[in-house]
Amino acid sequence: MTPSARIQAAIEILDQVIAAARDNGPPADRLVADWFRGHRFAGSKDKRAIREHVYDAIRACGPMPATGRRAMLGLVEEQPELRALFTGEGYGPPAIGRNEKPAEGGIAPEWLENRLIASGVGQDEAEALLSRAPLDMRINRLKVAAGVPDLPEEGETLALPGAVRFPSGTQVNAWEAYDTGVIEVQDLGSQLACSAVGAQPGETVIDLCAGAGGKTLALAAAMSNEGTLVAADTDRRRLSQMAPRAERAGAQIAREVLLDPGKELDALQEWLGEADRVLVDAPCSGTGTWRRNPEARWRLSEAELGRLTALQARLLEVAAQLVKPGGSLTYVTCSLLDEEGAGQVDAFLKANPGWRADLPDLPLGTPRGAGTRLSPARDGTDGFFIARITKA
Ligand SMILES: C[S@@+](CC[C@H](N)C(=O)[O-])C[C@H]1O[C@@H](n2cnc3c(N)ncnc32)[C@H](O)[C@@H]1O
Repeated sequence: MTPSARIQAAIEILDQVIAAARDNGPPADRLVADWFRGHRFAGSKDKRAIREHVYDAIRACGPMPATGRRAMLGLVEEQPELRALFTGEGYGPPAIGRNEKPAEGGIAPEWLENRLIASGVGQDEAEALLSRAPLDMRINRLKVAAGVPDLPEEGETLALPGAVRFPSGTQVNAWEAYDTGVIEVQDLGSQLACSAVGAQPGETVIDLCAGAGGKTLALAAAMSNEGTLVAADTDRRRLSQMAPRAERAGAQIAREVLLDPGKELDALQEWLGEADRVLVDAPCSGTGTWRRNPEARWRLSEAELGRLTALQARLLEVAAQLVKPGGSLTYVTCSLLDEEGAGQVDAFLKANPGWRADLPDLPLGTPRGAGTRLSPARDGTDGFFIARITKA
């Protein structure tokens, strides 16, 4: 493909990304993969260039652009060398008209930018939310007792023991260590969230929003496969992805429990007031993961954020009923919005005087309310809020 044809391909994909963001359709990475499947003539260099154009253009637009072409014109503002590729020849995009307007830049739609500012997120931090994430891995201590295993590339060891960083795009899934569960792909922020739980061998630990088990596997490793580890979620599809991952990782203690939304405690009766630790990795807006899903900025609405914050508050109350006296609840969101983080925990502590904040000792992060905030700019992680609270 010519460089111009790659730009036109990216514009076509961007049109689909915009339509999907509007209609709650598939995520951008799926649309990119589908486009490649339908256009077999695209070689590996074409694919790399097209993918980069698509993601760079998404990052270049704050609010959702009207069309893929306008998104790409937004990118031309940042990368003026692309202008020459709008030739109108062959499979390339038509020449840029004199009055054609690029999409608006910025960090996010205005209402969302305002919420970030209100949550104390500065310009540098907000911009870093749109940078590219490196590839972080966790060394699975169920497979490798200590040190860093031999890997095809040398990574950077990070502030948390067992965390190693590689450049974005490293093909770790082709490595034997990945196949055999010696390493797990997991952002350093997620690893810190698991470390904050402080799970110990022999304890009873409940991962209330376990999803496909990313954090459950880390908890199983922290517990050395000893004790009771409940992986609960309301999403059957996500939960069903855990078993093969757990098998690969050698995580034998994870026990899946499917929950009924609104009646979560029905399936968790046997652990009421019994858990040493509960992790609530709550469903959230994901503002802290824009490095990976930059189009998520266009999918979120104020109404959806309201629905999520109400669910988070309810899940905190549900989780609290599982914790035994002296036990702890770790509340995590991958968001930098206070209403999903510090605000939730403050409200919980006010309404539940028997609980107190118990700040985990993490090597990174900045205090925020009763917890800790991790951010891409300061900590090199996805954006997270992590708080641990203890029941008297
Ligand atoms: C941030 S994700 C969890 C990610 C997962 N812990 C991991 O590390 O990969 C939030 C999860 O909450 C689940 N969820 C949504 N509503 C829930 C509810 N009422 N009770 C329990 N889980 C719920 C979602 O299905 C989703 O898997």
